[in-house]
Amino acid sequence: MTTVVLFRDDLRVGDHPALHEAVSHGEPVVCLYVLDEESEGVRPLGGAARWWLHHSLTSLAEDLAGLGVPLTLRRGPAGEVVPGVVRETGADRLLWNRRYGGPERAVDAGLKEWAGVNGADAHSYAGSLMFEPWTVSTQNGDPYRVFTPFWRACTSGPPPREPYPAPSAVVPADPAPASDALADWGLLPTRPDWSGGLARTWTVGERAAHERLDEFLDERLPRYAEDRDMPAKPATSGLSPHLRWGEISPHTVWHTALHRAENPGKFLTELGWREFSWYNLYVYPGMATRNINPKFDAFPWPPLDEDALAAWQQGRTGIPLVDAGMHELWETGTMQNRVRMVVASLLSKNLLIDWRLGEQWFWDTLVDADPASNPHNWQWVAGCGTDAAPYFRIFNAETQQKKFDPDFGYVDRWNGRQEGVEPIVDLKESRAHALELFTSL
Ligand SMILES: Cc1cc2nc3c(=O)[nH]c(=O)nc-3n(C[C@H](O)[C@H](O)[C@H](O)COP(=O)(O)OP(=O)(O)OC[C@H]3O[C@@H](n4cnc5c(N)ncnc54)[C@H](O)[C@@H]3O)c2cc1C
Repeated sequence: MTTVVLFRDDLRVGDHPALHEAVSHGEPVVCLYVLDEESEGVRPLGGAARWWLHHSLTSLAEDLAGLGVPLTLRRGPAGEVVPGVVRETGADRLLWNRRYGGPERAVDAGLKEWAGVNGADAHSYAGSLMFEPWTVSTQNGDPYRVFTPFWRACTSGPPPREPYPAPSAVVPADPAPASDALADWGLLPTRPDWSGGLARTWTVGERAAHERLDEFLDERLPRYAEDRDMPAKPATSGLSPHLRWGEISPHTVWHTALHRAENPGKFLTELGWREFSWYNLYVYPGMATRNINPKFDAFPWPPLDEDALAAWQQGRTGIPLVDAGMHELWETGTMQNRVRMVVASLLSKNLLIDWRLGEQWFWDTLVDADPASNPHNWQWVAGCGTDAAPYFRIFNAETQQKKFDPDFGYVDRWNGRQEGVEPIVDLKESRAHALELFTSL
């Protein structure tokens, strides 16, 4: 009996429930990654994400080779490619860890149906979220709209399961199915190659994810709650791209933190925000383009000021904290969380540019961009998402800088004070105007 295991946003061998199950049978396994940019509704990856994916697949292929099995790469609509590989290899079992976006769920439902009709055994597992979205709802069955009760409901039930160990060996299928060459996928940027800053900032892959977690727990967790909002301090874990690509599972992060740290509470709550984002994507599959709060559909966005959008993207707004953040993003593929909130608020509220354009820029430039956390956080900041007091919270970029970067440590590291670049917007006046527009809704 041969098993095909699909790898998607779970590019690891440790705590991979589908791989664990496949290996437990002691029979041949085909490890398959399909680059699917063609299935209906699947969002094409941004540039920084493609860079990460290339390196993550390289790392996964090395780890699997060490266990004795190749990683098979194929490209195309998964609904056609996966059945093709199952047929080619004569496999009769198909396993994967679940996904939660609408188009991805549709693809996976199609695969299950195909397997049923064609006599293959298809099973899915919980590998990427600690709390499956359909298991969390209010007493009357409605979805949670606000984070705190959602997280209380999650954490008042049984704890997340313990991680599965990585296999020590995997029996490969013989012959191994043919694989595309990763280099032929063109995931890396050329002409120009803008990825130097990403390469200087990140080490990609499962081993790097574990090293980062260890280093964070040893060195930064004790001061996490106090320092996590201070962008000049290396205070947070930096795990988001590793979690996004599934190089480490949230279960592993959760249990390692609990075993090793005295009080990881605040850090675990941040993992909760990740769960809440995916929960919301499950409930609102159109979240990347549609306001969660339909009242916001009537918001009178003014005609797009393309110069202002370009100034924001390139860090030329003349507002130091914002420009520093946008420079950090361009150079490293990430941005500290508080600064993300400030730049998002400036775009959607002071500049009155539709949040979807900011979300798209982040989608293209963040190495951790995912279809849940990115739109969910953008909607949260823009005021049209899940939040108790949405629109009236308008971050003042100057006040935020004084409070969270009082010595300009972060602003100057990312060249936020640029000579001759004047502010493109008056923070106070634009705030008042935005509030006026909102009250008209
Ligand atoms: C406008 C905007 C867009 C964002 N887009 C993304 C995105 O595309 N992908 C993404 O992973 N995060 C996104 N975030 C959330 C957050 O900024 C990053 O997760 C965080 O900065 C990552 O740094 P860290 O790993 O050091 O976080 P830590 O503080 O160490 O937190 C641990 C983990 O918790 C999760 N987490 C923390 N905060 C959030 C949050 N607000 N929402 C969801 N998960 C969270 C992440 O997986 C993170 O790695 C966005 C925030 C804003 C305001």
